[in-house]
Amino acid sequence: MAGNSFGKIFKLTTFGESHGPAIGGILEGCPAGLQLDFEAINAEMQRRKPGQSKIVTQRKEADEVTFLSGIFEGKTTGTPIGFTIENINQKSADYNHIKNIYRPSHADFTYDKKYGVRDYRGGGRSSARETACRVVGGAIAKQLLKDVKITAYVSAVGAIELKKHFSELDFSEIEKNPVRCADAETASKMEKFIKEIRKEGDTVGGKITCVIENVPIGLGEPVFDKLHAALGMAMLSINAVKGFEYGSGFAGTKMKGSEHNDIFNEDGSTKTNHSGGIQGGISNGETIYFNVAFKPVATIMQKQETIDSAGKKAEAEGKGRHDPCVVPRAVPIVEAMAALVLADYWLIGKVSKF
Ligand SMILES: Cc1cc2nc3c(=O)[nH]c(=O)nc-3n(C[C@H](O)[C@H](O)[C@H](O)COP(=O)(O)O)c2cc1C
Ligand SMILES: C=C(O[C@@H]1CC(C(=O)O)=C[C@@H](OP(=O)(O)O)[C@H]1O)C(=O)O
Repeated sequence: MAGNSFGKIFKLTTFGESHGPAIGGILEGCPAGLQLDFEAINAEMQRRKPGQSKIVTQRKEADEVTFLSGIFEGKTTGTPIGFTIENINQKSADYNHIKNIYRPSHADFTYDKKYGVRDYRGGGRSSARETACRVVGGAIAKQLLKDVKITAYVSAVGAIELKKHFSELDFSEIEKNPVRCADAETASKMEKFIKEIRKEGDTVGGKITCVIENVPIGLGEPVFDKLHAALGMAMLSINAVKGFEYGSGFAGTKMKGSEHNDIFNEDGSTKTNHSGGIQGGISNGETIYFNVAFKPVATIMQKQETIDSAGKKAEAEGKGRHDPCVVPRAVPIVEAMAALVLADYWLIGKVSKF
């Protein structure tokens, strides 16, 4: 199976299935001599792990990382960093009834048709459990990036939107509520709504905004490997993501050039930032910001019409533990993927000129 790696120099390969004994990864290209902060890595894992609050899946995993290689006396050695995360709380019987049945809008049908082998237990490799490995890689990338500050927060759950611009928000609010919305009042509305939706056995989508400050000028390549293209690929590779827009995004289509152009100050900074910190694929030193859209989770606790592997009409009904809304746990995943891209492009930049 191709597609298990991400990045060109700072390269993360992940392995493992949701209901196998463990998941893990190999991170290549991390420069030697980086003093790792293991508590910071663990803190990122705790932000993503299942079972952390009442509005997420109740699967209970510790999500402790065991490092196997590439680190000596707390510092990276420049060799591949191998790590594993145990799966402890699999309940594979929750999936027995859909062994030969395709859940609408999950990956069951496409995996089966493509490979002819489907690990139906917890969705196997298609489960978002794999994103735990991305968070490990991203936490190391964040440490490499030092002064670059990557902050993501939930900006919509269903039709409940946080209307404030990121510059008006107090980011210290984000970790104070289980939704990870940067505004306490909106967060409590969102939390209430997710609980209602869960009671109905249904699910809801949402939006995450990511803001990246202190980005040096010059990350990104002018053709193909444009920084925004890499960020888009990274975000769209996260399970359940349906949309990506950076800078003015789709709203920019409604503006005139005279309104949209970012006018320079004499020091090269710009008075506005509709470009979203990237021009011509290269970071311009302004804050990078983008939105990521997530669909409602496919596995619902309601009966839905579907088909089985023989193409016969069947019924699918979710059992067990599922996220009613993925955005609260996807916040650290978005940050991790952004960090992986920036670390990779920083290293690419280092080799592209003397
Ligand atoms: C943090 C997170 C948690 C998720 N939890 C669930 C879940 O509990 N149940 C489910 O059916 N899908 C869940 N998903 C989404 C599926 O993994 C995803 O829909 C599936 O792999 C099919 O891929 P696609 O939606 O990108 O097409 C989750 C996604 C993320 C990012
Ligand atoms: C296990 C995690 O999330 C899982 C993601 C997921 C899916 O279909 O993506 C389905 C559920 O799996 P299970 O039925 O095995 O509990 C979630 O709990 C995790 O994020 O670590």
